Amino acid sequence: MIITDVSVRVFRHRTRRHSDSAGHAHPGPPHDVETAILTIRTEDGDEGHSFAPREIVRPHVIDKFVKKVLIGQDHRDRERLWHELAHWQRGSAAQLTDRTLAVVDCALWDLAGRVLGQPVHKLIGSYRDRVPAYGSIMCGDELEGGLATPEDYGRFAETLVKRGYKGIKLHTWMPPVSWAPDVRMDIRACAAVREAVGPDIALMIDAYHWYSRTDALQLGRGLEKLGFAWIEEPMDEQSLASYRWLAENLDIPVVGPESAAGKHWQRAEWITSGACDILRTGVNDVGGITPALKTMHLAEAFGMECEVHGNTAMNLQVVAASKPCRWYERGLLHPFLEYDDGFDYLRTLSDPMDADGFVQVPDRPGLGEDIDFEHIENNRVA
Ligand SMILES: O=C(O)[C@H](O)[C@@H](O)[C@@H](O)C(=O)NO
Ligand SMILES: [Mg+2]
Repeated sequence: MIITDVSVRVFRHRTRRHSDSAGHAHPGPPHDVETAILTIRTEDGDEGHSFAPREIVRPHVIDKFVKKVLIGQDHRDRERLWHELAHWQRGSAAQLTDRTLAVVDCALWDLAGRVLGQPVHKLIGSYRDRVPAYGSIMCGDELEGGLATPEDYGRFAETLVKRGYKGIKLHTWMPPVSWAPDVRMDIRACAAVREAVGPDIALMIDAYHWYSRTDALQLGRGLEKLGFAWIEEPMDEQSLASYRWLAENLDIPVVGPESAAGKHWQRAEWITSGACDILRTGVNDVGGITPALKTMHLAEAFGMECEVHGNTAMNLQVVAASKPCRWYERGLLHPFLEYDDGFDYLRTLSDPMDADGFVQVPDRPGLGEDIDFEHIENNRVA
C-alpha cells in the first residue's frame, strides 16, 4: 500500500493535431509531439499511470512538491493526499498547477483500480456502463473544405449524425482566424447545422471566449431561435457578474465555468451567484477526479445538471459515475481527421462509440487506458 516512487517518462508519438496561437487544436500534417506518463509505484510493485504534457510533471514539480507529499504514504488515502498537495499550491510561486494535481490524482485512482481489478467508476460507485456522447467540433478555420464556412459546418454535422451522434457542439471561429470573432458568422454556422440535422439533435455552442456582454446576448438570442441546448464560455469566465447578467437575460441555458480557476469552490460561487444554469467541471480544470466528483455533488444538491469538459479516459470515468451529467464530450472532431484512429501509444480507444451514439466505458481496471508500454519504451526521449 505504501508509495515508494513517483516517476515520469517522456516519449514521442505522432499526431495530426496542431495548436494555434490561442491553444486551440486544428488539423495539419503528421508531426511528432512529446507526452509524459506519470507512474506512482508502491512497495508491492503495483503501479498507477496518467498522461500529461511534460512541463506539468517536470522534475522541479515532482521533486519539490509531489514526492514530498506522496512518498511513504498509503496510496489509498486519496482525499488526504489531494488536500495536502493542494495546500502546497499557495506557496509554490504558481509552479504547482491544478493540472499537476489532476495528473497525480488520476494516477492514484488508476493505481487503486489496478490493485483491485476494477474500473474507477465502479470504485466510486457507478451510475452507468455506457454514456451518450456529443460530437465536439474543433474551432473553425480557413481550410478549403475544412470548417471555413457555415456550409462546411452543416456538411460535417450531417456526417456526425450518420456516425451516430445525437448531440453536436460547435466551437466557432476565433483568432487567429483573420476575420474572427464574428457573432453573425457564429449564428450562421449554428443555423446551417440546425438546418442540416433537423430538430431532434441536441446542439450547443462553445464560442469565442472574450465577447462583450452585448455580443454574448446577441449570440444567445440568436441561438434561442435555433433551439440550442446551451451556450458555453462566450465571455471571460473571470467575470462572475457578466455571467450572472447573461444568465438573467437569456432563456437558453448558460453552461460554466470551464476554465475559471478555483476548483469546486469557484463552482459553488457560480451556483450561488446565479452565474450559470448548468454547471461545468473537468478533471484537468479542477485538479482531478476527486474534486470533479465534489463538483458533481454540489450540482446535484442544487438540482442542477453538470457537464464534464473534455474527452479522455478520466473524464469518461467521472461521467459514468455521475447522475447530474447528461453527456460525454467526444472530440475534438474535424472533417480532415479520423477520431477513431486514436493514439499510437494506446492499443485501443478509451472511448469507443457505437452506431447509436453511446460510448461504452471500458471494463479494464483503473482509468481503462490500454497503454502500449512497448511504444513508450521504444520512443523514449527522457
Ligand atoms: O478551449 C480549448 O482549448 C478547446 O476549445 C477545448 O477546451 C475544448 O475541448 C472545449 O472548450 N470544450 O468544451
Ligand atoms: Mg468549452
